[in-house]
This record gives sequence, C-alpha cells and structure tokens, in this order.
Amino acid sequence: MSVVSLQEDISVAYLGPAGSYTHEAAQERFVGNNFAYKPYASISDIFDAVESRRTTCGIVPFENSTFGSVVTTLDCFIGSKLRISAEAYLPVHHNLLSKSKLSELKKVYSHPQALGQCKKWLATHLPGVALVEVASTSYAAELAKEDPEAAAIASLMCAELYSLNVIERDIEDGKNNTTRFFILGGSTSTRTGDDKTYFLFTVDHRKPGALCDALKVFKDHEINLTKIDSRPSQQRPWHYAFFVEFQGHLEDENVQGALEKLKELCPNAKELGSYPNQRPKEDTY
Ligand SMILES: O=C(O)C(=O)C[C@]1(C(=O)O)C=C[C@@H](O)C=C1
Repeated sequence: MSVVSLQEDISVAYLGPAGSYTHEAAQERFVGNNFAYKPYASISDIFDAVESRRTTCGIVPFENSTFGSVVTTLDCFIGSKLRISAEAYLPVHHNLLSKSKLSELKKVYSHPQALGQCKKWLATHLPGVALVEVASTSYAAELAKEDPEAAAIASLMCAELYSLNVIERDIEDGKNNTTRFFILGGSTSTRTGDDKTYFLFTVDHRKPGALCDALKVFKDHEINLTKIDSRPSQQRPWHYAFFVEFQGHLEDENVQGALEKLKELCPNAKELGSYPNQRPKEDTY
C-alpha cells in the first residue's frame, strides 16, 4: 500500500548516501517509476526537507527490535510540525564489509545503531579494534572503500555499490533483527480499524503524580499503550518530553476524548499522527 500513490513525481527523502537501510526501506515502501529517492546527510535534514516542502515525504528510522529507540528521530519531533503518515518494518541483516582481511582491520565504521546491534559479535571477533560512529551505514561503506585498514557494518547493497568484499554475513546479535521506520509528510492516513497513534506531551515534574495522572487518562478511555519513551524537553534542564504510542486513530471517539483530557493536564501536548498498524502478523503486541 502506498501512502501517496495517486500523485506523480513524488520525492522521498532518506538517510544517505545510497545503500543505507533507510534507502532500502524507501525502495520497499515506495515502489514504481514515479518515485525519486533523495539522499540527505542526517535525520534532522530529512525533517527540514519535508517541512520546507523540498520533498514530498521522508522516511526516518524510529526503533530497532534489538537496540531500541532511535533517539535522534525522537528529538527531531519535539520542534517539528510534521505528521507521521505511515510506518514500515524492515528485517535488518548486517555484514562486515572491507577491502582487507579480518586480521588486518584496525577500525570499524558504522552508524551507532548498527554498532549497537552487533555489539556481541564485535566483542567476540574484533576485540580491541576501534569502533567509529558515523552518520549512516552507507557513509561507513564509503569511508571503508578508501581506507584499507577499515571495515564497515552495512547492507549487501553497500558491498556492491562501494566495491567492498563481504568478510562476514549476518553479524547482528538479535534474532529477527528488525527496524521500524516512520514516513513523514504525504497524505494523512484514514482510519482502518487497526491503527496506532503517536503523541507527545510534557508534565510538570514538581507536581507529584503528574505523569501518573497523564497516563491514567489512557486507562480511563480503555486505550492500550504500545510504546513509551522520554527525552530531555529541550526547553529547561531536567524537564522531559514523553512520547506515547497507542492503539487507535485520531478519528476514534475514545481517542478524541482522551486527548482532550490530556491537553487539559498538559497544555503543550501534540499529536504526531495516526497510521495503519504494519507490524508483521507473527509478532504480538
Ligand atoms: O545507517 C543506516 O543505514 C540507516 O538507515 C539508519 C539505521 C538506524 O538509525 O537505525 C537504520 C536501520 C538500522 O537499524 C541501522 C541504522
């Protein structure tokens, strides 16, 4: 199902350069000749490009089944007006790519999420080798191409694009390692009956039970939460923004009732969008 399939010449911003998992997720999600994939150097550049309408929509990583939330994406939502129109899941198999042999390596480049998802493998097979965090797995591959003492953790697509050898396949620690992405912009999703909604609010931490009161609103309206995160509010030190995902759509009556009540308790609360549930069926909530 395509979010914006009725339009032509749709541009999709992704985390570049070519060959990143975000690129792969964009190609799976937006199939056809009328989509142009546009690489951006960072997640915040993707938010900016969609917000300033330089692209129709963007795709950003949200969470990984092994290593957890992509905090850069959460932080970008705090100051943004963008809405989520869809989610997408991509099974992620990491590979060690290099021009050299395993025994010759002095450093491994990758995105912090990919390094985190391969932590045990790296500790077992490359102890003492420097782990260098860079902006994306595909940028890591670009660097490894130029550096004979280095490897990258990246996709098989990167091995081809950057002429690197596959030293070891499937080095991720978690079984069924999967990353979830959000599609930003494009048309908002209509209610399907199996939807999720993402929401952001802050509470006054000086009031005992403020978070508990906010969360009780969901219980009172029989709304099931599926994820909760907190991040520094970016407004005052030691104040936090809470991100809550729950089952239901912004058009549902109980969701509207709950959010009305929540906005009374937390005046700066905001909706980040509703989208059809795409979680693979074999997983349960
Ligand atoms: O660096 C990439 O290839 C990305 O698309 C980013 C990203 C992430 O931020 O989680 C996407 C999927 C994988 O979990 C590892 C890295």
